[in-house]
Amino acid sequence: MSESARADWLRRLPKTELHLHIEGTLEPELMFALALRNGVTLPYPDVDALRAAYDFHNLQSFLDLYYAGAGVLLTEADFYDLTWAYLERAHADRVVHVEIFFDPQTHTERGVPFETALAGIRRALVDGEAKLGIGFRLILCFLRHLSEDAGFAALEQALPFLSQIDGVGLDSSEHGHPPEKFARLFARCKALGLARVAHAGEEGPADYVWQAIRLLDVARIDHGVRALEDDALVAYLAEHRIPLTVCPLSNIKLRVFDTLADHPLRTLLERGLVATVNSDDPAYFGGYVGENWQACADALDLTRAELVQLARNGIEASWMDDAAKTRWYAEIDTLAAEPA
Ligand SMILES: Nc1ncnc2[nH]cnc12
Ligand SMILES: [Zn+2]
Repeated sequence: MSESARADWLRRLPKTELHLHIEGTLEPELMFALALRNGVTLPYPDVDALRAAYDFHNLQSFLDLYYAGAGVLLTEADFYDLTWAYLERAHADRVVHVEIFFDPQTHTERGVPFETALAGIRRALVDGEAKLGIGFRLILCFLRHLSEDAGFAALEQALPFLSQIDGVGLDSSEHGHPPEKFARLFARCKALGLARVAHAGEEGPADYVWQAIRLLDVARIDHGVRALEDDALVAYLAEHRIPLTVCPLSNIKLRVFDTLADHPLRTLLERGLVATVNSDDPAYFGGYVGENWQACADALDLTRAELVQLARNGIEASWMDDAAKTRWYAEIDTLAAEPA
C-alpha cells in the first residue's frame, strides 16, 4: 500500500477525541482576533511572535501561557467561536465523537460568569452534532493547583446546570497536587451522579494513578503513561479495562518523552491496556487528532491491526450509548477489511 493510500485510509478511520481542553484549541490567529474584538492587549506583537513562544520545557511552562491566552475569552460568542473552530477541524480528521474538557475556574476567576462559558461551548457542541454529525459529552475540569474549597465553589456554580454536564475531571499542575487533595470533592460529584476522570501519571508518579482510581473512582485516566513504571498498576488497568487517554504530541512538546519514536503507545497496547489517541491542547502542541494519529503511525510504524485496535479502544472508552458504539465498531471493522 502506498504512503498516500495509507494516509487516506487513516483519515477515513472513525475517531474519537476523549482528551481535549477546549481552551487548548485557541489558535494564535483567533487569540489575536478575539483580543481585538474585546479590547484586550496581548504581550506579543503578532501571531508569529506568539507561536515562537511555544517552546515548552515542562507542563508548567505550557500552563503559564495557556492560562494567559485564555484571557481573551470573555463573551458567549467567544466560547462559541472557539468551540466551533475546533469542531470543524475535528470533522476534517473524521472525529465522530468528542468528550471535551473546559476549565470554568480559569474564566470565573477573571469575572466571566460560569454560564457564559458553558452556554457558548454547549451551543457549538449542539450545532456540531446537528450540522457535522459529531456526538459529544462535556466534562468540567477542576484546577488542581487551586484549593479544595475553590473546587467546591466551582461545583456550587455548576449545580443549576448539571443536566448539561456529563462528568468532571482534574487538570493543571500535577506535581504537588495529588488526587487525594480532591477525594471529598469527587465523592460529592459521584453522589451527584457525575462520571469522573482525572489527569494522572503525565508528569506525576504511578502512585497518582492509583490514587485517582482508589480515591476518585475514575472511569478513565487522562495521560497515565507513567503507569508503565508499576507492573501491578498495569495489570489492574488491563484487568478492569480502565482506559488511558494518551496524547502523543503533547507528551513530546512537554518533554515527557524525547521523540515520538520513544513514545510507549505500542507498549501500552501490547500490555493489553485500553489506550486511546488524543490531542490535549492542539493549538499549542502542533497537531490536532489526525496529526497525532499520522505522526504515531509514521514514527512507530504502527500496523493496521494496531491502528484498528486504537480506534476500537476510543469507542470502548467513550461514554456514547451502546447503539452508537455498535454502529462505529461495524464501520471500523469495514475499514479493517479493506484490502491493504
Ligand atoms: N496536558 C495537561 N495537563 C494538565 N493540565 C492541563 N490543562 C491543559 N492541558 C493540560
Ligand atoms: Zn490534558
